[in-house]
Amino acid sequence: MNAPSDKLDAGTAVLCRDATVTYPGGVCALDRINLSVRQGERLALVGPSGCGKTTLLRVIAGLQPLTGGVCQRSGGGTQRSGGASQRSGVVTQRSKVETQRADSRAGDRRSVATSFVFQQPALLPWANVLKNVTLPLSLGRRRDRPSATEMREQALAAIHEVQLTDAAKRFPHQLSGGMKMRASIARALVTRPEFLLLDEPFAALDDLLRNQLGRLLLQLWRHHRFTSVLVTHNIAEAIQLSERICVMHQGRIVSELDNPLSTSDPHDDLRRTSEFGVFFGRVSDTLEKAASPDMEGSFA
Ligand SMILES: Nc1ncnc2c1ncn2[C@@H]1O[C@H](COP(=O)(O)OP(=O)(O)OP(=O)(O)O)[C@@H](O)[C@H]1O
Repeated sequence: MNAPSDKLDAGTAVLCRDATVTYPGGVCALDRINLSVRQGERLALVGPSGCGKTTLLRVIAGLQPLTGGVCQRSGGGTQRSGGASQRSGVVTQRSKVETQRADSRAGDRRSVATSFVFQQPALLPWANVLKNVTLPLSLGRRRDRPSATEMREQALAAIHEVQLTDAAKRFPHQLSGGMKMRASIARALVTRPEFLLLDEPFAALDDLLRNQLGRLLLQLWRHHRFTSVLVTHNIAEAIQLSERICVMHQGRIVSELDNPLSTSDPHDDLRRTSEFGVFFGRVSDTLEKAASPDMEGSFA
């Protein structure tokens, strides 16, 4: 069989075909995943603990080697099981924090136009907000780096976008949980990534903050139109932030639901509408069905 072309269709950001990950030790975390993500789409992955959400996010980022199938990313190359990653497209800087989190075995497979936001903001404690946000800009090859003045301007602009200007000189221990998360988002977006990958970013925050930061993310998406993939256990958050929700179970995508309430307007208060309750129920039923032992195999 001929190898599939490395060129993605215009408008496609990610294409996984039969993407499979079996970890050493034999756990099959992803079982022949087929997934296409449009450029600029906001996708959410939901599913019970251990169903493979984070592994799929890492595959999309190019951090996780496949043991079967293919995953292609626009501007980020192609990953095939057992084969070297091939990269094409624009190279930009990446955050050292992301780098520290990367699986070193997969180090050369990651897309540098990808940023992560994790539950733990992971700010450098000895650097103030401005320095933390500047860091990703200073990590690229010297010839690709902006000047010090440009870096500072770009970092200040990113800090302004997350409404942290007044706290730019503060150190992480002087910030609230919500402020740390804002700084983490600014650091993720300062390089203007093509992909923003979010792994349960607001799980440690209360509902009010979660809602506020969700609105902020929508605002930033409206402005920058990055492709985003959000892993969350929170159905309301998935509905607030995504256009499509993929429900996962035991390493497979068992259902894809287009979000009829999808909005990019941060002012829309979806949770107050009756449609929200109806769609919430639909996602929740799908999740319950996936997790029910009686339904094992019924999605296959
Ligand atoms: N490095 C690893 N080595 C071996 N097994 C792993 C590794 N990472 C994850 N797994 C296993 O792979 C499966 C999928 O894990 P993954 O973290 O992708 O699930 P998840 O849906 O993100 O879970 P959660 O919602 O609890 O974060 C789990 O059974 C997990 O124990």
